[in-house]
Amino acid sequence: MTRADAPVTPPVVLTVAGSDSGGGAGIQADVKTIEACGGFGTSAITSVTAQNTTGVQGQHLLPIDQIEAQIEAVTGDFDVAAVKTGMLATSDVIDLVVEHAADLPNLVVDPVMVAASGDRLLAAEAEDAYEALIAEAAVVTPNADEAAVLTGRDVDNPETAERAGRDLVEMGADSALVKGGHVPGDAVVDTLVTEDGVTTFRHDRIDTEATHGSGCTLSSAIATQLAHGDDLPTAVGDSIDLLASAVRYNLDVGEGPGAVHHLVQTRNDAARHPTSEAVERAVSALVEADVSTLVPERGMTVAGATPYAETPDAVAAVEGRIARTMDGVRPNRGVRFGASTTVARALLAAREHDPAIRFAVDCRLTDAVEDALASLDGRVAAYDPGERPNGVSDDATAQWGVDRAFGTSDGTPVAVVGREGVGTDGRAMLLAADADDLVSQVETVHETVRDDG
Ligand SMILES: Cc1ncc(COP(=O)(O)O)c(N)n1
Repeated sequence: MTRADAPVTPPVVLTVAGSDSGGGAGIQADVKTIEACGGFGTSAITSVTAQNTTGVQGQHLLPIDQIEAQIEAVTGDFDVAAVKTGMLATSDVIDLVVEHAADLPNLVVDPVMVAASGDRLLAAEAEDAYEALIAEAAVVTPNADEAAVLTGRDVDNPETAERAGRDLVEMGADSALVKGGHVPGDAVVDTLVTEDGVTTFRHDRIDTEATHGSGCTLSSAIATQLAHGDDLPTAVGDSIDLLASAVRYNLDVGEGPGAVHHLVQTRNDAARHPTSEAVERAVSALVEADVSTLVPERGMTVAGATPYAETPDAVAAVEGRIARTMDGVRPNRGVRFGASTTVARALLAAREHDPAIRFAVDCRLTDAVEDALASLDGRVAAYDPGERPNGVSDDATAQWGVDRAFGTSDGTPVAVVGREGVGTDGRAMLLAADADDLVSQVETVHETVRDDG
């Protein structure tokens, strides 16, 4: 018997860029990102660089007719839906792309000039040639330094970024995304300028040097989203979110600063099922162990975050919580992602301080529980709910408290406790990188309370 095939037709995206032997930037970053975003990645290689995480050791420009042959091979066969350019190396290569612009829809121009390592990737004579390519771009994505070269304006704050963006649109680009990564400040502000107006995208800065490949990844993601038919602000906003995760959970590879994690969202999505299964197993184990001494009046919640979780949407929790019954404890309902429980948000707050933490459970806090927690192998961090600022609601107290407790703890605690006052039950949140470890900690505390009581 033969089987029916089931072809799929992802949108085809072409990258015209240099090869990075180190795998973090260039063609390698582009194809990984295009595929991660659901496109089919094709390439025209302009230059082969000998490169790794420490820098660029050599560059070999391909003959211009070979670059042209690659562009024609791809555009002549595939229905190309979007294109990005990266390292174009010389004015001849830039001119070549301009000549083929009519065959290059949704053209995203990342005007690569200097690598993150400081090595030049564009001949100085070629800077002026970019003007003609910018006129063909759906979006041009310079960082502050590139925007300064292209417009002659110093870009050092959102206002000057906007002015440079307007200059680029006047040069003929449909839009300009002036990136804020090179502008100092605790927040990174990216500025999107179109004929219609200005949109800014703000992210907390991530404290890392491992940004190699960030521009390549961002422009490839934007091109792929445009290839899917997304409108420009959506394509840009989603791609910036992807890059923020790719930088936060960067790849610690090589001797130099590592590279961005091109597949971060794909891997995170793939981890959803194992994560919810781990939460389910933890719940079953706690039911089995009958940890009733620790179940709060309001019930017990177990939550598990995917490895790269940033929002409640990526945290699985027992909805309805584990409740005390006449004959033990049982979960009221199933495990669900996105249940915006107090514990899910507190877990995310803990992950701001230590992203290795993935599982949390909230327990009743009594004097006996507090004593038992002290027997755990690890420190217990405390906060005083009475000190919470006026703007923090009851629901957000645990989240605020976890952040507060981590801020005052010397290292990652195994538990965070908050008590309103003498004689009242407070909240204890146990935290772990591993669901099995979390269960054994809860069991240890429960057994200690039971045996001492
Ligand atoms: C082939 C090639 N293309 C682009 C970049 C820029 O990437 P980054 O500035 O992140 O090093 C690079 N280093 N190598």
